[in-house]
Amino acid sequence: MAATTVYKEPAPIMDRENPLESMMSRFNIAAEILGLDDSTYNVLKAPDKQVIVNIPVTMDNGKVRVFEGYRVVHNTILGPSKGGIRYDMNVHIDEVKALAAWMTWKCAVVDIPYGGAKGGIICDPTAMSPGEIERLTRGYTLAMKDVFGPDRDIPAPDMGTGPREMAWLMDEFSKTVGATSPAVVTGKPLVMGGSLGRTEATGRGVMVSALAAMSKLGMKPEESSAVVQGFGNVGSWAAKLLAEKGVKIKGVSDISGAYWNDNGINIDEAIAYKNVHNGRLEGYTGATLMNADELLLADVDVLVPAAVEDVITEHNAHDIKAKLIVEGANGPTSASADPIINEKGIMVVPDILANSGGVTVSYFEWVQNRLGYKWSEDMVIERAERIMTDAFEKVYATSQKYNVPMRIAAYVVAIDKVAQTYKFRGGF
Ligand SMILES: NC(=O)C1=CN([C@@H]2O[C@H](COP(=O)(O)OP(=O)(O)OC[C@H]3O[C@@H](n4cnc5c(N)ncnc54)[C@H](O)[C@@H]3O)[C@@H](O)[C@H]2O)C=CC1
Ligand SMILES: O=C(O)CCC(=O)C(=O)O
Repeated sequence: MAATTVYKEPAPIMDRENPLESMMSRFNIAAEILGLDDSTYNVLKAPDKQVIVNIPVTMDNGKVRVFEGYRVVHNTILGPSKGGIRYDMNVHIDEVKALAAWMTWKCAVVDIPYGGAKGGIICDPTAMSPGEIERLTRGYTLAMKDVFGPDRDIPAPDMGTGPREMAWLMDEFSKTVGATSPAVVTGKPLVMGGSLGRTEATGRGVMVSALAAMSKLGMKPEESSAVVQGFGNVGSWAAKLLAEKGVKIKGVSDISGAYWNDNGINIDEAIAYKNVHNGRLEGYTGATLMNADELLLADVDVLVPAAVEDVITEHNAHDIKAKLIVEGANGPTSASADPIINEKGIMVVPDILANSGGVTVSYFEWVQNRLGYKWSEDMVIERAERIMTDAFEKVYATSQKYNVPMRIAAYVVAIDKVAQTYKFRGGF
């Protein structure tokens, strides 16, 4: 029987740059370029739905702890909303709102039939047992049972979550509807309807868009170097696949610190190391420790931020030496850094394009679940690469047409698609 003492995680205050403000300032620029009408602007600037829940979880010590969880549905004009679930102590409602809007723009950029959503729970999964995380995930799913659904809102992994959590979510949701419902969530384990190629899809998309950008800039992969911030799902796969294309990955980092090897880090070895060291590079001897802030300013050709938001700001953008930034993370560059980066002539492949490989293969997973059919890995890779390459070219052409950076061009492409759909569908 659970003890009666109830703890509640304090909701963190937003004591950092606000990603929602960064998202809105880019949205405003693109809306102006498009001459977006006031009605569509007002509908798109705020989310359709914000759900906040308290999830009581019996911890292993028998006490009940209450966690705050969110799901924000930004927009569904293009289809059911889609977006990951984040487990992290820094989750904040404004951050979730920004992440949800980015999902709307991302799905529109790659032209897949989804709207945008995002979820999060304020928790530290690294300090919880698997049993506690399972109870938390099931509690969150139950609380969100009327939000989620294969035709309504389809979650996926994000920071701090992966196939294991998606399996629990699918199972709990299936119980509430009384039927196995694989298409309610993507990023599931392969044995229960996950898609081949989903785990590495976001990192693969980062590699594909990096190579597309390098080709525009006349950079040869085998003569180029890069650093990657974040060595989780996105960062480690991006590093591995870029290295396979000949890019020398001189530095990588995770929450434990930054690691440098001027001759190139052996990425397979680093991944093998973190896999048996609790997901972290701490103690890795194939590279030397360096200052984590300095990693972003390293003298390399390509910078891949693949961890958290707002790591490139007005305070460090002046000192970035890379010629190309490929955003694996969502929102790694704050709007305050944009003019500095543009002034320096650095090309940025923005998050809503660069990391869209994940949601693209999630879409394939959902299609396969609905068909009750499994695609080969080659088919997944070939189709995802085609979608990403087409999206890159479309955004590049738009940036040339309006003479704007790739980030603004990506917002223009996305908002234009959403606005055109509103014109046909009406509804307000
Ligand atoms: N998993 C996915 O399919 C997708 C993820 N993303 C975005 O990519 C980013 C990373 O997500 P995942 O790789 O899935 O998360 P993850 O939880 O697998 O890995 C996060 C990594 O970042 C590191 N990290 C955390 N804070 C850091 C800091 N301050 N400095 C350096 N490293 C730090 C962690 O140690 C870990 O290596 C997030 O912004 C997420 O929203 C975007 C699209 C899809
Ligand atoms: O795979 C998905 O559905 C969404 C992944 C995600 O959360 C993201 O792209 O930021």
